[in-house]
Amino acid sequence: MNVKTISIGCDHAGFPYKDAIKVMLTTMGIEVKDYGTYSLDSVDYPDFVHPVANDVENAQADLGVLLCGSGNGVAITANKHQGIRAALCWIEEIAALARQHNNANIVCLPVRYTTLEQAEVIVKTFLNAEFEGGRHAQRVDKIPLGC
Ligand SMILES: O=C(CO)[C@H](O)[C@H](O)[C@H](O)COP(=O)(O)O
Repeated sequence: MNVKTISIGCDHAGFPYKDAIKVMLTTMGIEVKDYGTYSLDSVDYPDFVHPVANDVENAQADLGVLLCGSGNGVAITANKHQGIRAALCWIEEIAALARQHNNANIVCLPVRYTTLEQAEVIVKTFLNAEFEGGRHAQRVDKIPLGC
């Protein structure tokens, strides 16, 4: 694992797990850039997704972690960014494949449908998996519009 910096963001539904994920990442020696939200007060997830996606897209972070209720809102928003491959991950096998086959650079967690323990395993698995390249690189290269 060669991840030095991770940007993280969530809405109110994702907030309950954000601090624990941050602590886990910090304990692993990773610098965490936290773009909020910082409470259970209802917010709009795009406001917290775009800063994370911008960081990853512009190499200001190696990877991103996004959390919302279902994981879909943050994934849909992040994937509007040309350089982002955000993957909704609800079990560790999907998290590993997201890196190995899709070279995903943001993991999206459905906080209302996973336990914190599952979410932590998913994030660790995502960080430790590596892109396999080869036939997968050929496919990932065809993702951007206009190819
Ligand atoms: O955008 C979402 C659904 O794809 C997220 O899960 C949000 O967290 C969810 O919609 C928030 O719902 P709430 O009723 O406003 O708490």
